[in-house]
Amino acid sequence: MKITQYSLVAASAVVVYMAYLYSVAAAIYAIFQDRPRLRGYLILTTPVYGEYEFKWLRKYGAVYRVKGCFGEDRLMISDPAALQVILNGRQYYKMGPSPRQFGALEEEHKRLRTALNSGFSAPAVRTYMPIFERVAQELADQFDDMAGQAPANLLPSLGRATLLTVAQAALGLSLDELGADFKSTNLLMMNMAATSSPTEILQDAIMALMPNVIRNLGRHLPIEPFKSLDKARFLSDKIGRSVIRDVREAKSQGLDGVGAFYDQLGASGHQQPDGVRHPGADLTPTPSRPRHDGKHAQLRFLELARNVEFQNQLREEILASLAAGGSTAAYDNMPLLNAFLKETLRMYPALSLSDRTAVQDHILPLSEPIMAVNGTQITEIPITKGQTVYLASGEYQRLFTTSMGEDAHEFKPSRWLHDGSAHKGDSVGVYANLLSFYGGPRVCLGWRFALLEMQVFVSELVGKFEFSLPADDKSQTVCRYAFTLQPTLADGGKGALLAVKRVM
Ligand code: HEM
Repeated sequence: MKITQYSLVAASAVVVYMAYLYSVAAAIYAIFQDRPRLRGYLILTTPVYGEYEFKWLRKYGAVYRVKGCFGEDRLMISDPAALQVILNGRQYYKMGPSPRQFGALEEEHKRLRTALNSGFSAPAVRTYMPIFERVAQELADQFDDMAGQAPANLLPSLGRATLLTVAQAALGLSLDELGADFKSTNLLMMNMAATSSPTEILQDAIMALMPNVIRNLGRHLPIEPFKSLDKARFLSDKIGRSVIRDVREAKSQGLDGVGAFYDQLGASGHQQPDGVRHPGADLTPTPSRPRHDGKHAQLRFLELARNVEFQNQLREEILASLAAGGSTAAYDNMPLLNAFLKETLRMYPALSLSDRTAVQDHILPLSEPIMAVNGTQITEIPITKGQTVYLASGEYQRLFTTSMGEDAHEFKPSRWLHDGSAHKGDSVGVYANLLSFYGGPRVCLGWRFALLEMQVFVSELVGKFEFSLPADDKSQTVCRYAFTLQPTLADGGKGALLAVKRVM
């Protein structure tokens, strides 16, 4: 080939590529032209969860564009078919860029999951039942002290109980054994994950723009939140390693003094080669999993207090079932209990918004066409490498066009009695096709653990206590997004005040 022919081929390639870029831009423009600039930060800073995004969902459909920091465009995606690709397509998406997405790095993720899966299988989780029951009993003792008193914030007790179950099941440790330093860092991280100020949003956005090497260095900077995150990682690593040392020692002496979780890993024949990072380090209950910190649990009791009739029906079911001898099977066969858990997970997914970055150009399919302003129907969306999209799981769970129906914003457990799964057709989430635990290769590892724990805690507490709203104005508790969803009092305070009365 002569030089002129090379030039012609190169010029044609450039023209084809430019045409492709133009078609992508035109397709996106066709969807969004004339639409107002929706300011994404409003979703994160509003005191009332869903105030903006549920309105935009209804107006613009399951895919729409919001403006991020520094003028960046981001798609908010709640369409089930598109979410399925985002969650399952490791080849298309990576985590982040939000630095607060404290997941394991992609490269070590597969190895860790394989190592830990056996400890969270259905049979393994059933063996933790005595731990859940013991902690639920302790929680009931604490509620006994609150019963008949002025309305109280349940958050501290619930937060402690959720941390305790993970510590005991995974590590065989009490909270005291975790150490004061660990507990205070845990509290700090919980609070950090519970705020979402404009400064923090800007800080996250700046970090997200940095190349990986700078971001990784940044994590060691002596400023919050990186300082606490680093300390929490160090402490969890230290505790994880010391537990593994104890396990090995106990096993070598033929003793059985270790956590149920490690027994499960041992039972599956899993061995860690020396010198490799141990699973205990990643599983130690640091708030790097801030979705499981009690705030979410508190929202469940708040809904019960708001729906007294349902609460009474649920109590009847619990008492009848437990009288017949409670077991995992019995919990699974309690229709009202499970409908209640699904409905609260649907309305208040602990992580209602997350982000992912495309690692290659691809086309996102849609379950339902969206209408462009120019009248054309769009059934797929081109995504380019490096583009960040929002995984709008909270909106997915309030879609009107599916089995959820027009009453998607109402707390209505009865919807699950006729239909056990959200969004027929596109299989997205692991539990009831909800996205509360997400789906795909990064699905919540502890979802069965969390579910059984919720079944046991709710049965124990609703069986014994009645929860009601206080008579004064403070009962105007709202749910707020601040990395996780949490109840917030009308005066801005965290938590929900509930009156507790012993009934059994
Ligand atoms: C109601 C309680 C819980 C909820 C709603 C929840 C939710 C979630 C969600 C949404 C994710 C995915 C985050 C993402 O991909 O951005 C996740 C990941 C994870 N969760 Fe949970 N979780 C809960 C309880 C637990 C418990 C009790 C454990 C362990 C004892 C746990 C362990 C994990 C782990 C290890 C991951 C990371 C999985 C991975 O990256 O492969 N979770 N959780």
